Amino acid sequence: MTPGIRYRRILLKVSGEALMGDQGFGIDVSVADRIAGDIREARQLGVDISVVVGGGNIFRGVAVASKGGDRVTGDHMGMLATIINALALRTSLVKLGVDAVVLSAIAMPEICESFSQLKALAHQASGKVVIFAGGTGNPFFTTDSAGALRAAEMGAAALFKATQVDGIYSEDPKKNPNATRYEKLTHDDVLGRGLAVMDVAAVALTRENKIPIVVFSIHEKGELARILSGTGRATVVSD
Ligand SMILES: Nc1ncnc2c1ncn2[C@@H]1O[C@H](COP(=O)(O)OP(=O)(O)OP(=O)(O)O)[C@@H](O)[C@H]1O
Ligand SMILES: O=c1ccn([C@@H]2O[C@H](COP(=O)(O)O)[C@@H](O)[C@H]2O)c(=O)[nH]1
Repeated sequence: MTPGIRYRRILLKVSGEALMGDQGFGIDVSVADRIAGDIREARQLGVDISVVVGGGNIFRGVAVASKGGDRVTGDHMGMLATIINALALRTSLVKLGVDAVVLSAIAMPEICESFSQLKALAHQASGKVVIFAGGTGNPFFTTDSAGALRAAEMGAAALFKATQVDGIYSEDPKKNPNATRYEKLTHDDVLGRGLAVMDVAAVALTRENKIPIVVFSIHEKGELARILSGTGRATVVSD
């Protein structure tokens, strides 16, 4: 590992919403390619990276529930969306010469491997980027919770949330541009102050497993490697 690197192994949660770029829906392949490039660059520092991809660019279960539909079915649709995104990200990584495998929490053997912790660890040990698809496999969760869960299972030293904003603020900065940005917080701060950048279950799981959370902007090319090297812009949550 390159000297000075902060974390030897991370779980990267990639925003699904970011994958749509300026299109408003679906996947902008040039964005997926750029994110894959950032992952390749970070791996060249000697960091093990596994990935959980969101599905917000395609479908969220609450969209069904808010229109009076069945939440569980909506969540199933959302989890399927994350599998589509995972396949797109794997395609982009492979194009760049990075060996990558998709493991899904929902079995679909014709398309990708099914998740097991042992399989994931073996793939990682063989040098592959493991992309976890299908969230936790259960409704009423989000891919942030899947990120926290897989981070614990993979023995990750941190959960990196690559999202639309460059850190955690006192309020959603998209709603209040005057919100205060934090450099450092504890898990209790995030939960106690109701800072909604991540869902409560995900923060609680990382707290329980003493896993720091690093929140940063997915839109800044090269930011992942910079943060790993100690120079990037992020909010770090740790106790
Ligand atoms: N206190 C806060 N600090 C920072 N961002 C916040 C805060 N409260 C709400 N947010 C919002 O939370 C968003 C991240 O939430 P979310 O996980 O739903 O999106 P995402 O990362 O794009 O994931 P996906 O699209 O995969 O669901 C940010 O883009 C930001 O607008
Ligand atoms: O464990 C999980 C993860 C996700 N879902 C559903 O998928 C969508 C998309 O995930 P995001 O985290 O919002 O990007 C989510 O809204 C849920 O509907 C799930 O049910 N279980």
